[in-house]
Amino acid sequence: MKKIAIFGVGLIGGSLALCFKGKPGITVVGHSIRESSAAKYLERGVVDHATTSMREAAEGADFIFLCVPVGNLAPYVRELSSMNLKPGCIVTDVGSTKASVAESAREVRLEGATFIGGHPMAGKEQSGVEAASIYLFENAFYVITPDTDVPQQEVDKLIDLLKYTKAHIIQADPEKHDQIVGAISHLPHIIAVALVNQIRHYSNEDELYCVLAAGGFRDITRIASSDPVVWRDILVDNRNVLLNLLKDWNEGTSSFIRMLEEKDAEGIEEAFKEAGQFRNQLPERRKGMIHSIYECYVDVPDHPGIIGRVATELGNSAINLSNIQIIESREDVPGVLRLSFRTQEDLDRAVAKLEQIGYSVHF
Ligand SMILES: NC(=O)C1=CN([C@@H]2O[C@H](COP(=O)(O)OP(=O)(O)OC[C@H]3O[C@@H](n4cnc5c(N)ncnc54)[C@H](O)[C@@H]3O)[C@@H](O)[C@H]2O)C=CC1
Ligand SMILES: O=C(O)C(=O)Cc1ccc(O)cc1
Repeated sequence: MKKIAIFGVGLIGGSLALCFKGKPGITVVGHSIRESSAAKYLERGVVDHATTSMREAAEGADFIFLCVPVGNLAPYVRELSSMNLKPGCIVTDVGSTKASVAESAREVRLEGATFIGGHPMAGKEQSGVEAASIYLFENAFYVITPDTDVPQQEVDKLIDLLKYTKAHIIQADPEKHDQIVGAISHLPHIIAVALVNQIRHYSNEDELYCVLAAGGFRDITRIASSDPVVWRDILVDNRNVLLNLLKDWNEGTSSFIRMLEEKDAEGIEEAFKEAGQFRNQLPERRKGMIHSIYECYVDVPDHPGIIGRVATELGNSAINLSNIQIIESREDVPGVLRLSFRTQEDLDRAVAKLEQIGYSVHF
């Protein structure tokens, strides 16, 4: 049996546990600092065993996944370095930043074990084991950041296990990871929170702000509801990268201030054109960092009224669509519709219904 120990069975740790549990020759042990949480992991059937003893979880493990907030990673790595880990054990983490944890692992020596940083680049604004899902990583990117001196055979062991997540594994340098992920994930979270708080202040004066903010505003600020502790740690850890990104952001907003002051209509139009062109050529089908989680793609014949027909079929089965969009529609090829839902249950029911009536559905 291969033993996989997961420290912190929350959204990400719990989703990994679900991907591994029940697979041939694998046993999953969950660790929590709280007795009540360990009991909950077992109750929910997310792990095979649960313990509050770090030693019991770590010893004899073939793989150790650290799935706690970024600020706890260094103390955990240090603690592991004082234990007798199984020779050949792979220690990895799932933190949203990669440089500092790599540095902590270099500073201590994990006797006989190998540290390989990791970051499954999928998630959601909910947290805790209650939000875990076996589908979370499917078709998402999973970045691993091995140091250059890590033997390929150790990297391959981790990649081989991660196949159960159905994610696309890519390798990157930790600093480069933090720079890019800072720009495409951490900065947008800051902007979402600042924007929501700006409107929150206005809404103290007039409740109409909240009434009217119920639509598109809610969608684009979804990530402002992310876990405060998890995000506190991410931003503090990646602060140098973020300070530079925010300087660039300030330049972008200053440019809008200038265009508005000067009534530069052409400049504004140009900014929208350039942004639209860049955004429209981003990859469509891969799960990104910030995405609508419950989505599927349906191949449809290029007939007028097809959107209405699909929406009606789902409506007749009382399945709530949150969005429907044509991705491709050309005369010579079938079109593709992207359907978004608010819950996994709605998505599952929609897929079953659409397949039952003959549509081809993919993710
Ligand atoms: N939320 C997301 O969408 C994503 C998060 N990550 C990373 O995954 C890690 C875990 O995040 P989530 O699963 O979202 O959070 P979560 O809050 O759902 O789970 C965190 C887990 O760590 C435990 N924990 C919290 N504070 C602790 C402490 N002081 N000592 C020991 N255990 C503690 C909690 O009990 C829980 O089991 C973080 O490092 C985060 O940066 C990576 C990808 C996506
Ligand atoms: O909710 C979303 O769309 C996210 O952006 C989730 C997320 C949060 C943290 C990560 O390190 C990776 C992905």
